[in-house]
This record gives sequence, structure tokens and C-alpha cells, in this order.
Amino acid sequence: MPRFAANLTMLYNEHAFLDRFAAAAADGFLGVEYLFPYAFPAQEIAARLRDHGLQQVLFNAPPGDWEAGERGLACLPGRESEFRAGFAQALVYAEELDCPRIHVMAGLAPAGAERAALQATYEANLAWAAAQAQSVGREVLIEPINPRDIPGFFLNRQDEAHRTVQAVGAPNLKVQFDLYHCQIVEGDVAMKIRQYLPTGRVGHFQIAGVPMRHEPDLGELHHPYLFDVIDEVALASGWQGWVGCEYRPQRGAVPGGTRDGLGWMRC
Ligand SMILES: O=C(O)C(=O)[C@@H](O)CO
Ligand SMILES: [Mg+2]
Repeated sequence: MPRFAANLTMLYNEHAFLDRFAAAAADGFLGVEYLFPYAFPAQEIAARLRDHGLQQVLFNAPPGDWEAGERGLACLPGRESEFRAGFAQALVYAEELDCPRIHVMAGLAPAGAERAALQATYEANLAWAAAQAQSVGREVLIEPINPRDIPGFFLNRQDEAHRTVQAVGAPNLKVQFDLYHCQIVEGDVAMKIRQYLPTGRVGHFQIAGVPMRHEPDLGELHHPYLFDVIDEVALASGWQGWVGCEYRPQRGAVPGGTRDGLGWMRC
């Protein structure tokens, strides 16, 4: 089986954020990820990781004004200095949390903007971020996201993400391959794992049931088969990353619900 990390933004919502670390460790997780740590002092989170023997495997750089609907700044002309300041803050947290990967969200394509101009800004920002991250031994990840969950999101497809990584040409810029988004946008998930994992450009996986984003054993994707494919290709290619469990537990509507829905992990 792959190594699974609990996404603490979506799992364990029956607990306050800082208590989700203990809950994930009690269920056997060795790694955690989440969207944003910035509401809490990095030292406080680091203590939770230490206390519960957890590894921080991923979090996101600041996305702009999330409450106002922004979903990243990386492709937005004119927002470069804000992008850089946010990424610098992410690097400070990554150091304190000993986290090897930072996810940079692309952002929403502004209505009427020329795609080529957005792509040029995206690549320039990613090249800058990758260089900053490289100097302190961290990876930058980009993630294609389906346009139903985030209408207008700039990056939707795996092939576009891989072309961007190749165009930037930084060894520590990689793709966050979320199988949930991939299934919704393009399908053929197993073959895409076989296509992209051996390239060395996949930095991380994430999973959820499709289409409702509940537990992986609910919905149209057969995850036991996909886990076997990941294991097989990882073994052949030497890939040693994590699979983030980024779903909203359906059984989480009741106290203790995240744990009740983890049966899929033991299949
Ligand atoms: O929504 C997802 O999928 C994610 O991985 C979050 O980090 C938001 O991009
Ligand atoms: Mg994801």
C-alpha cells in the first residue's frame, strides 16, 4: 500500500484544528498535510507534529484573499510582489515544520485575460519560487484542479501541468497529482499514473471518492486497483512520495466520523 497522509483541512473536522494531529496519529497516520497553517504559530504546529510522531508532508502557500474567492496568485499579472511575499512566508513555515513540499495554487484566470500572458506570469513566478525553494532544499508543487470545484481555475489538466514544469525546467518543481480532479476532468487515471509517475515530475498524490469527494471507497473510482498501480510504478521508478487523503468524510457528520470511514485504508 502507498504511504497515506491525513489532510487535516478535510479530515477530523469533528476536532479543533490543533487537535486533529493527535486524532490522525491515533488512527495510524504517519504524515499530515493541510491547506494553510498561517492562522497558527509555526512553533505550535511543530510541537503537535513532534508530540504525535507525525511528518508534515505538504501545505499550501498563501492563496491571496481566500475569503474574497481568490484561489492563488501565481498566474496573475500585477500580483507578483504579493506572490513573492506569500511564498517567503511559506518557506518560513516549511523550515519550522520541516516540510519538504509547498503547493502553489495557480489562481483564477481573470475574465478576458489572454491565456499566454497568464502562462508567462505563471512560469516566471514558478521559476522564482522554485529557485528560492531549491536554495533551502524544498519542492514546489502545482496542481491541476477541476473547474466544477473551482470555476475559472487556471490549471485543469495533467498535460498542461507537466508542460509547465518542463517549460520552467527547475528540478524541484513538480506536479501534485490529485486523482479526484483528474478523474473529473479527463479520466483514464490508471494510465495517467503509468504515464507520469516514471517521469520524476510527480511530487505528491491526493485521493478522494468521485464525484462527491467523500471516502475513497464511495464513488466511481476503484482505489484498491489504483493503489496497486501506484505501488507497481513507484517500485519500478524509485518514487517514494505520499498519497494525501483529501476528502470530506461522509461518516464525519457524526462525532468520530473520520475514524469510522477509514475502512478503505485496510482493504
Ligand atoms: O483542492 C485541492 O485539491 C487541493 O489540493 C487544495 O490544496 C486546494 O488547491
Ligand atoms: Mg488536491
